[in-house]
Order: sequence, then C-alpha cells, then structure tokens
Amino acid sequence: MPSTSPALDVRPYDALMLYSFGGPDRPEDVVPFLRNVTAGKGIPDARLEEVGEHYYAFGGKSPINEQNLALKGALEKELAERGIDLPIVWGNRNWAPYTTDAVDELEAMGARRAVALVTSAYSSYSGCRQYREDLAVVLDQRGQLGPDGSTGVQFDKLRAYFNTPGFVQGNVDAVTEAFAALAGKGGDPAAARLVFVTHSVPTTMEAASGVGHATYSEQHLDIAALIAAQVGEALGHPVDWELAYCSRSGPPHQPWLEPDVNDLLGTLADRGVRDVVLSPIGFVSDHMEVAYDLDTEALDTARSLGMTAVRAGTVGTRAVFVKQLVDLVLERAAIARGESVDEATVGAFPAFPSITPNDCCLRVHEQPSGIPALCSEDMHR
Ligand SMILES: CC1=C(CCC(=O)O)c2cc3nc(cc4[nH]c(cc5[nH]c(cc1n2)c(C)c5CCC(=O)O)c(CCC(=O)O)c4C)C(CCC(=O)O)=C3C
Ligand SMILES: [Fe+2]
Repeated sequence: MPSTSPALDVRPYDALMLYSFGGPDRPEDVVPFLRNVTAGKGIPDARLEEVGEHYYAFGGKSPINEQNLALKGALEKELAERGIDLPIVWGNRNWAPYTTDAVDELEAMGARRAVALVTSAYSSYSGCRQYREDLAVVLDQRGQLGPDGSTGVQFDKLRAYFNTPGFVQGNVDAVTEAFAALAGKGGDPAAARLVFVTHSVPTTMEAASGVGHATYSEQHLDIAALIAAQVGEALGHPVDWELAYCSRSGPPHQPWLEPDVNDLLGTLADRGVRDVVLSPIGFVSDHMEVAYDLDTEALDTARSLGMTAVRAGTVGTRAVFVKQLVDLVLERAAIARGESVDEATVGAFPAFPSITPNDCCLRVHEQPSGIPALCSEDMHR
C-alpha cells in the first residue's frame, strides 16, 4: 500500500513508468531499430548507413538499455530507502521493452494511474511531446484513448527537469571532476574552455519548443551559465564556456542548431585554446550519442587539433540526480492530489508545466500535428 505520510505520499499513483528511447542489444537489432526511429522522418539513407556503422563499431549494442536498467535499480533503491512503495515499469519508444509492453505490465499489476519519467531533461518535440504522442498512439490502438479513458491506465508526466537543483548539481559535480582529470592529463584547468554539448535539432523544432517560457537552446544556455559559475566557484577561478551541438541528421538544406561541436573545437583551436572539457548536459546517460559523437568523434577531433580534452560524465545514476527524480515524483503526486506545492527550480525560468499546452512542442512550428499527445490540457483526464 502507498504510504500516507505527507512527505512520502505518492497517491494517486500505483506505478512509475521509466520511459526512454530504446536502442539495439545485438547487431541483428540495428537495422530494425533504425527503421523504428526514422519511420516517416525523411532522414537520408546515407545518414542511416553512417549511424548504423556507429552501432556496429560498438558490437551492434547500444549502452542505453543497461543504463536505463541501472537508473531503474537506483530509483528502486531510493524509493525503498525512503519507505515509498511504488513499482517501476520500463518502456521505450523505439525498442523492446516497447511502450506497449510497459502498458501491458501496468495492466497486469492492476495499476490504474501511473506517472511517467521520460529520460530527457529538456522541453522539445524529441524530448517531450514525441513521448506523449507515442503513448497516445498505443492507448488509441487499445481503444483506451479519450478524455474519459475510463478503461485504461491514466498517465501523468513529470515536468521537464533541466532546471531542477539535482540535475544542475549532478552536472556541476561531474564537470568539476573532469577539470581535475584534465589536470591529471597534463592540461591547464585555469586556461581550459568548458564546452557544453547537446543534441542538435532542426531550427523549426527549436522554434516550437518550450511552453512559451524558453526554447530548447535557451533552456540549455540558462543552466550552462549556472553550471559554469558553480564550477568556477569550486575551482577558484572563472570558467569560460560555450554551447555546441552534436548528432545532426536530416537533409543538408534543412537548418539545424549550430555550431557543431567539431567545428567549434576547430574555431577554439584557431583562437589558441589548448585545453577543453566537454560536458554533455543534453543527455542524462552515456548512451550512443555520447559514446560515438563525443567520445569517438569529438575527442578524435580535439586530438587531431593538438588539444587536451576530457569528457565530463552525464548525471546517470548520481545520487543527487536520483534523489531529485524521486522528489519530482512526490511533487507531481501532490499536484495530482490538488495540493499546493513548492516546485524547486534553479536558473531564470519557472518550473515547466507537467500538464502542457495542447500545441506545445509541435514537430513543425505553428502547424498543429493532428496527433493527440497525452498529458496535455485537452488530453488530461
Ligand atoms: C533532442 C533529442 C534527443 C534528446 C536527448 C536525450 O534524450 O538524451 C535525442 C535522443 C536520442 N536519440 C537517439 C538515437 C537517434 N536519434 C535519431 C534522430 C534524431 N534525434 C533527434 C533529437 C534528439 N534525439 C532528432 C531531431 C532526430 C532526427 C529525426 C527526428 O526528427 O526525430 C536517430 C536516427 C539517425 C540519426 O539521424 O542520427 C537515432 C538512431 C538515442 C538513442 C541512443 C542510443 O542508442 O544509445 C537517444 C537517447
Ligand atoms: Fe536522437
């Protein structure tokens, strides 16, 4: 039974759904996985073949599934330590266990209402709405979509958590450690440039992102400034920083957010920067974009430019981050019960809403998608 102590009350939720992207576990999975990811998205074949090679270079196995299992284990431990009885089910948009498997599991355990934790910290189509659309499609296939939805599991979602204290602190700790590692490699921390990295998105997706508070890039810039300032305090000297992007896809004529991290490294090298710390604040774990685009490609670029570079860790299963996620579950539960709550945030922006405006983060700016998305004002039930 859920605890009824106020600080530990997770009513009305019966379960937490850890909702992620998914990735292949073996070489035979790579092509079917990429087909799932790219259905109807107009990604050129050449890009797909290239991305397939990234996976084959790692034995056809993405690190993402093991990382999600580790996060699930860490969350279970944190919940147990706080005396909170809330089972966790895991589902992915693009690979097994799929969204529909997670919904099956919820039904099998008799769950009526679940709260979803998406493994993306920022508000954008790819990091928020696409998850809510896919969940709506799955419920629709089961005949469980609609404002009353009385037959199916009812879903809520945690708010975007990029601007929460635990996410920012986890990154501050990881970056501070990376500056120490840079010194260990003979680099000069006092002269090093801190380069934050996130996933690029088309500029149309950027324009449509962020609930009217702040776009995808503005969300990153806001916490990047905070992280750099706090790292500077820890190190005792100011830290110069930049935001760069990785993992661009799509056709060449389509504009995406820039600069690409490799191009930025070239620019910095031209300006005489010799030492770099890369901090992948756009990602919550060291999955394939980090393992390939940063650890393989960007670190190679830095090496060929004669730079000393260290890649900081992602928040992963850091205790401060896992605690924050559990705090967010308690916060969302209190909101669902109609209680007034203090939504802890850091930086310039308010807490992003957990029930989003209907047209928030559409795939193409100002063009309603026609696809319902769960946890939006209309679909909230
Ligand atoms: C903002 C964002 C995040 C959020 C950051 C986060 O959640 O961490 C994210 C996460 C991920 N993206 C991932 C993989 C892929 N993303 C692709 C394609 C795309 N991503 C996009 C954006 C994002 N993606 C976009 C705008 C596209 C173009 C197509 C479209 O408009 O949707 C493609 C197709 C080939 C290619 O173009 O690269 C693949 C294989 C994996 C799994 C990694 C693993 O296996 O470990 C993860 C976690
Ligand atoms: Fe992606």
